[in-house]
Amino acid sequence: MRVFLDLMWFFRERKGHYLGGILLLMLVSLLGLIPPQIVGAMVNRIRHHQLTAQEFTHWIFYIAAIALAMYILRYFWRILLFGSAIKLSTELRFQLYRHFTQMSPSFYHKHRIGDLMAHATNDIQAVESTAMDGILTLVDSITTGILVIATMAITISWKLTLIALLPMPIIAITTQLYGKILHRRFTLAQAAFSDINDKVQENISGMRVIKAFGQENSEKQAFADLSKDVIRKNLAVAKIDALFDPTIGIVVTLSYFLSFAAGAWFVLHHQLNLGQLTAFSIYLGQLIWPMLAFGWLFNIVERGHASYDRIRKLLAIKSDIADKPDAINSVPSGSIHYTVHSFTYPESSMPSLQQIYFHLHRGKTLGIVGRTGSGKSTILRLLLREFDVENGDIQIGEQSIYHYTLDALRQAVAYVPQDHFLFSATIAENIAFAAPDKSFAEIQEAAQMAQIHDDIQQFPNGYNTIVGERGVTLSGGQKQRISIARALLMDAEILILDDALSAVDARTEHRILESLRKNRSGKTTLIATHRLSAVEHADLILVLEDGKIAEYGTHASLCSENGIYRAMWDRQQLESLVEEGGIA
Ligand SMILES: Nc1ncnc2c1ncn2[C@@H]1O[C@H](COP(=O)(O)OP(=O)(O)OP(=O)(O)O)[C@@H](O)[C@H]1O
Repeated sequence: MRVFLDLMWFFRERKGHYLGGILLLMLVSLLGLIPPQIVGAMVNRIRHHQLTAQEFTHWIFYIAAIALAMYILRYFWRILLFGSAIKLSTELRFQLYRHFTQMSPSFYHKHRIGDLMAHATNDIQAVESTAMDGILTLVDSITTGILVIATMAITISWKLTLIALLPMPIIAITTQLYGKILHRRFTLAQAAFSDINDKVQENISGMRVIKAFGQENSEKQAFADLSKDVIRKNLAVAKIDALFDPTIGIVVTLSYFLSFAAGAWFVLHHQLNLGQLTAFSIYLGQLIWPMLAFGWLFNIVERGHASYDRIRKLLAIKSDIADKPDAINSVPSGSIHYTVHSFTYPESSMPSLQQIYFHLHRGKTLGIVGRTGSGKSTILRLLLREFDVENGDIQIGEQSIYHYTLDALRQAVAYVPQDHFLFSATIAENIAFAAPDKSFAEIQEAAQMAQIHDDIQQFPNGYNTIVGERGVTLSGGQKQRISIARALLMDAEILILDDALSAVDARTEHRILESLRKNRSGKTTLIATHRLSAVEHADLILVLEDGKIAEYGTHASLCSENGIYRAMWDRQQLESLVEEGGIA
């Protein structure tokens, strides 16, 4: 039952609805007590041949009126209580979503997508059920139970009532026991659902790779194994689930048996009349529901409890990237200064960067080159505060980036990541993703700069063509250029291109860089690349080796050094000559 206390914040928020709903629910229980009294009275009058036709019609009318009132009240309590439960699930889903948006990349490194999705679907559903059916069964089993028992004891016979209640402790003891086991098993079943959810998500996303490597059968087998695990764990839940009703059935039968045996004895000894025994048996019938509800209550509550615990654990994780209490909320601008003594990723034991010291004046272009894994992306991701530097600092305009709010910092930076992502929306919407207020003309202008405008014109609906999972399939180079257009539209102080030109040919790359130089004068650009031609015109080039700056300078100075850069340049020149058939 602790879950009700845990959810108290929500019940307080919706106290009007819950109090109203509970009141109506109690009213229904109260009204339900009247018909058995009427029937009991009628039986006694029939037995003594006193019931007139007019009296009979009146009684029937009263019963019908009560039934109608109960029907209407039931409708309204359902709206109040069930409507609130839906509000709770919406609220929890929103809390989770907001939490997800605040989390840093290391959170997504640790938590699988399928698991997060399971929290936002199955677990929330279980909590919703607690706030819906849980409250209903709690209030109904207690109020109806107490009212019916009190009416039986006061208006008919307290002795017979006590006898009827003798088997009740069995319900209390067994439901407690079943509830504990159910909690444990349901937690395991939900975790298994997370696993299978994750497998489905991963397999659908990677279906092309699975097929290309002919791994369908082994993946099918892995999926079947996970499926079996889910079935096994849910069957374990179902087995404990299945014990609730039969146990209550036994208690109800026992109660009936004891009541009728004792009731018949009371009638024979004139301690009770037949009408009273009839009314008592109707009340006993009315007790079946509260008893069943009590069993269900434990069942529902334990599921909700297990799921709410899972959701709370997720919500309790603090983002390792957060605003300082006195963070500045103005967009940073100015030259960029790195003094990173060393940086190690949270899950890693080896530093990925060491002694990264450089200064880039405002409006200049920085090129970062180096072998794969040398730390190019890491340098850029630190500027975005995807990860924080513990040992060192990064400044923009002589102010540490950690003194700005994340919002302000990210407004200053437009980022084209290596793994670009397009949403299932139109091309125009994808480009305007970070700047939805921009005009269509500005969207087109950004597309022109990114050299994707002509391609877009060829699509069936131009800028209104849907892309992503349910839309047209774009080539890697087209996706890359749409991502570039998206970043350019932001017109930010700093533009980061992280290997963002890898899927375009050398001529298109040249045109994109040309238009950047023309349109972004006075603004800073950071380019990480494998292709040196992309940084040929950069004002400063860093050559990385194993996370350290091995060489730095301009293209001309580095070429004259005869070092790593010069060797890379010569090799790439040779490769492009071969590609163009320049060498016989
Ligand atoms: N999230 C992470 N957790 C732990 N280590 C990481 C993480 N991301 C990158 N690394 C490691 O940091 C090092 C630098 O990686 P980074 O992605 O910066 O290299 P890169 O030069 O951009 O490579 P590429 O040219 O292949 O993109 C690598 O050894 C990589 O394995």
